[in-house]
Amino acid sequence: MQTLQLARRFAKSWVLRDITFSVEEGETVVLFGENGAGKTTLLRVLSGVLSPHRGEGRIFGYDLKDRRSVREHAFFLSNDQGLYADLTVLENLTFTAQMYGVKTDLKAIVQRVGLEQAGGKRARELSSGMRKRALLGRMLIAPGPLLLIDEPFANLDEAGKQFVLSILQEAQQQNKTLIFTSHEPDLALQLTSRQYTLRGGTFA
Ligand SMILES: Nc1ncnc2c1ncn2[C@@H]1O[C@H](COP(=O)(O)OP(=O)(O)OP(=O)(O)O)[C@@H](O)[C@H]1O
Repeated sequence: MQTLQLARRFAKSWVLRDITFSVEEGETVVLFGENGAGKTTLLRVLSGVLSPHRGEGRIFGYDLKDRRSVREHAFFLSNDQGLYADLTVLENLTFTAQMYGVKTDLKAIVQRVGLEQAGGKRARELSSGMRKRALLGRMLIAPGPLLLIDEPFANLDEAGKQFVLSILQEAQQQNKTLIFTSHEPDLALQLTSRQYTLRGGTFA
C-alpha cells in the first residue's frame, strides 16, 4: 500500500497535512501520537470511511478515493462502531458474514473469541471486554488482506490485552497487513517495530 501526501481537514483545520508512507503486504505498522493527533482520522481515510481532501493513495492496487473497493479490501475495527445494538452477538456475526458474502464456521469464531456463553446476548448488553471480543469476531470473518484497528488494547484488563495480542499475532501469521493505533508501546511493539508517530498532521 502506498499513500502520497495525504491530507484531510475538518472545517478549516487540517488534521492530516502531509502523510506519506508505504506498507508492504503482510507487514504490521503501529501509529502513535498524542490525543487528537489524527490517528483515528488517518485510519478512517485509509478505510474509505472518509475521503482525503488532498493527496493520493493506493491500497493493494485500489485508489483510496474508490471507497467501495477500499471497503472490500480493508476491515476497520473501531471500538464504538460495528455492532448493531439490538442484534445478538451471533446475529451480528451472521450479518457480517452475509455482508462479505463469506461462508464461515461462526460457531468456531464465537469459540475463538471466547463468547460461547454470550452468543445470544444483545450487543447492548455486552461489557466493554465482551464487546471487543465480538468486534474481533467480525474481524476474523472479514476476508480482505488489510486490517485497520483503532486502539486494540483500550479499556481492557491485562487478560483482555493479552487476548487481543494473541488474535493480532494470529492475523499476522495469516499474512494480513495490520495498521493500528495505540497508546501502549509495550504491547504494540510486541507486534512490530515499524512505528510512525503523528504530530502536527504529519509523521514526526
Ligand atoms: N468528524 C469530525 N468533525 C470535526 N472534527 C473532527 C472530526 N473527527 C475528528 N476531528 C478532530 O480531528 C482531530 C484529530 O482527531 P482523531 O480522533 O483523529 O485523533 P486521535 O489521534 O485518534 O486521538 P485519540 O488518541 O484521542 O483517539 C481532533 O482535533 C478532532 O477533534
